[in-house]
Amino acid sequence: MSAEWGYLPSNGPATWAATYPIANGHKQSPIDIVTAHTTHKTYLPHLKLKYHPSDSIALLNNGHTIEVTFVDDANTSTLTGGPITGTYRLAQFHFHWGSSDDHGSEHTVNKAKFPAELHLVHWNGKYPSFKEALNHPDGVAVVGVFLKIGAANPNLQKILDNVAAIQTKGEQISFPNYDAHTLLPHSLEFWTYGGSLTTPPLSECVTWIVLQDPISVSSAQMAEFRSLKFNAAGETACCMQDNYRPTQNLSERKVHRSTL
Ligand SMILES: CCCCCOc1ccc(S(N)(=O)=O)cc1
Ligand SMILES: [Zn+2]
Repeated sequence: MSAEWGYLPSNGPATWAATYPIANGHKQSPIDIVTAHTTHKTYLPHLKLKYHPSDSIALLNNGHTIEVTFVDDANTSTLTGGPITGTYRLAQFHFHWGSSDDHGSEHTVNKAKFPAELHLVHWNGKYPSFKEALNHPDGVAVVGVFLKIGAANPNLQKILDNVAAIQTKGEQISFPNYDAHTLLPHSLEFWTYGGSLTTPPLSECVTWIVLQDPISVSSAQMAEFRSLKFNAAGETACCMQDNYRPTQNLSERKVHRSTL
């Protein structure tokens, strides 16, 4: 198996357990959300996402996805409310997508797949760093947003207009003043469950908050995501696509919903 994990047959999700045995754990993500089996949790507060555009730093190709990073050394861009206690800081957001528009999301809803999924990654400010937060079951909270084929999304376009500059692994550009709030749907109703990172190290430290409403993306925009490359400059070109993990067993877990 090639050293670095990825999404190819040689280093993809089926191979990860060899290096990250937690891959076979009982709180792994993503999952299929069976809506009829979700239970309404009473007194779940509303989700509060307060994002400062001035906190955005860079847009990068990390060889697995395209990511926007944020200043997270203070409680400025934060997630509070919903199923979590305390204040979680936005560290980055990134995407997962398929090689065609009929698949690509990590979570599925009643087995339905979306062409892509956005992950807004937050970590619990009671810990000294994101890395330390990975060691705790209440360390990380990821807001997942499905992308659904429809009208072109101008807020996604502000990101996609820069893919030519970050084609290959390790490339990054300065990306100031990006308002992550513009990537959220109108409704913040959600499903929530306890799970893991969906990529190595697959730590079981994540409170998942999956929004029930999608945002739009056009088919042409999906093609722009697929124009990115997994490989570094000078290496054999390998389109960045199908960078999603298949759904994992729910085991004994329950999925709650914010809606009645
Ligand atoms: C030692 C550093 C590890 C960095 C890994 O961070 C991650 C990995 C996966 C996710 S995801 N797809 O579950 O949202 C979020 C953050
Ligand atoms: Zn992700």
